[in-house]
Amino acid sequence: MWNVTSTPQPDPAALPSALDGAQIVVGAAIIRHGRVLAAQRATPPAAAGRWEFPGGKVDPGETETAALVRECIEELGVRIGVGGRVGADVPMVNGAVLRLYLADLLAGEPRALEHLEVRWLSADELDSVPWLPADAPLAAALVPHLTG
Ligand SMILES: Nc1nc2c([nH]c(=O)n2[C@H]2C[C@H](O)[C@@H](COP(=O)(O)OP(=O)(O)OP(=O)(O)O)O2)c(=O)[nH]1
Repeated sequence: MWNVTSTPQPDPAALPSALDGAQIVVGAAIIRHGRVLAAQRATPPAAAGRWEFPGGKVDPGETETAALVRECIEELGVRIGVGGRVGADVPMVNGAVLRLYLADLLAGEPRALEHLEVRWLSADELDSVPWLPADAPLAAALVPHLTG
């Protein structure tokens, strides 16, 4: 008998992104000792000073995982391991979609190479920074992951 549960399923994070042509922006929720790493944007002027998750646009033909790994090297100087999704896709005003993944720090200590500052936030501290609008619901979705 055909067993559908044995059919190999593609890992969405390992496939190139093409969500009806929408630009996918991936963010990494890097968690260590019950705190998540937040980063304060330096540019553009309208977003400068607001906080976000390290990450960026997925390049054409690039997997979301590869984009996250690349961006965290560029922005923080660290290597990460990418885990599962957190929260739902968040549509942004420019037609792009923000998608958050859990991540572990594999090597290096995060430095603000492109941001104004980086900061480890506990669940109680998530509201202490002004997030970019799209990030606020994702920060809230992280609370169950910030224990310890
Ligand atoms: N990286 C990141 N971008 C976010 C978040 N929330 C949010 O609204 N954005 C917006 C800001 C930017 O308009 C866009 C991502 O642009 P980006 O400048 O970080 O990406 P990038 O490095 O690939 O961009 P580029 O300089 O190559 O154009 O998404 C977030 O949590 N992380």
